[in-house]
Amino acid sequence: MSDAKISIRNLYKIFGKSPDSVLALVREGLSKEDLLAHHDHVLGINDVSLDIQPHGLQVIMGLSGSGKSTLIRHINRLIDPTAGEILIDGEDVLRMSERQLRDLRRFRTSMVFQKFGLLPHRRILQNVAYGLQVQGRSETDSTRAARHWIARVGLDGYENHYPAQLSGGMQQRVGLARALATDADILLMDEAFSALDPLIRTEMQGILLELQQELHKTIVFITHDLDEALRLGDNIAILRDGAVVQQGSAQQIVLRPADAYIHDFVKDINRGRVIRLGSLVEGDAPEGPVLPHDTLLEDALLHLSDAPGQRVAVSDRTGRIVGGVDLKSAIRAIHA
Ligand SMILES: Nc1ncnc2c1ncn2[C@@H]1O[C@H](COP(=O)(O)OP(=O)(O)OP(=O)(O)O)[C@@H](O)[C@H]1O
Repeated sequence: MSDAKISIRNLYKIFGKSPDSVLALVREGLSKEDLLAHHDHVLGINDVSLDIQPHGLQVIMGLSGSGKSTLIRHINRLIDPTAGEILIDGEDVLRMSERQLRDLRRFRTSMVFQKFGLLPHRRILQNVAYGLQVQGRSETDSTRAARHWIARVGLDGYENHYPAQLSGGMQQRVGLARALATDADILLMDEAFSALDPLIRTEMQGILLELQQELHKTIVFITHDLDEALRLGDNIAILRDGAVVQQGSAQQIVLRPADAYIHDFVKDINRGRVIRLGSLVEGDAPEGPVLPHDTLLEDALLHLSDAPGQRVAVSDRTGRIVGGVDLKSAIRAIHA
């Protein structure tokens, strides 16, 4: 058994009148386009396997219609697959009883939606406390926890406001507080920041990363935005037509795009903010400044240009020096 928190194995989802009757054709490689044109079924998910590590932030990225929402909804079984397996902590979600499923949705996973999903006629405090009351916690206890999480996302003082009195960014902070308040160790975030203005969106990404450093949840984060994916994801899976076309760290995807489609996606990004010094180590370490292997190239440039011979030593995560990098190769990697 793997020690993945969430394991998705050979998952298929076909929408239409009789998915089972066309499954064999899909397994044999029938395309999404042909399935629709000749068999009147829609291929939602096509043989996806994904191991999501505990405490990791897994991004699922793809264009509209690539299957992101369908995939995330399988995790807490809001959607039943046509074929395949979903394991959470090694437990098969498809074999869960109604009661186990309810517990999965109430206690073990929580969701954050693009459109916030707040209850408009309830105050912020009640909105955040709601999931706790559904869990059966007392009112005093729920209110105490809700106040804590409202403060934690920076909304102290807004407890008695209604959602419509808050900006979009603030409403999504409420969405986040509500999801965190239930103490579920899996957070499912479906385009959670996509409706926000760019500046607020970047701010929310920062808040999420900061909270994650402290809380170590397992987060599945859906986005169609590459910059967001690269900033947030420990691991990124890119979907096209329901299939995973590449998965790996931001750096792996940027340095080695699996095909022309992904190459196209990554060609305009700022590589200096994704590639880390460790991937460029070559030859002996020089005397002088030492930079950690995970330094982003963008941050390393200044040190490199000031260093003797424009070359720095690089250390691994234990502090051991593993070699050197020079300014020229850093610039070449950024502008490749
Ligand atoms: N209930 C449904 N019935 C039929 N087809 C569906 C259904 N739900 C999703 N699909 C189809 O499955 C495919 C994947 O859709 P999905 O909504 O998961 O994509 P997505 O990547 O989340 O897109 P978006 O970013 O636009 O939400 C699409 O072709 C969609 O039309």
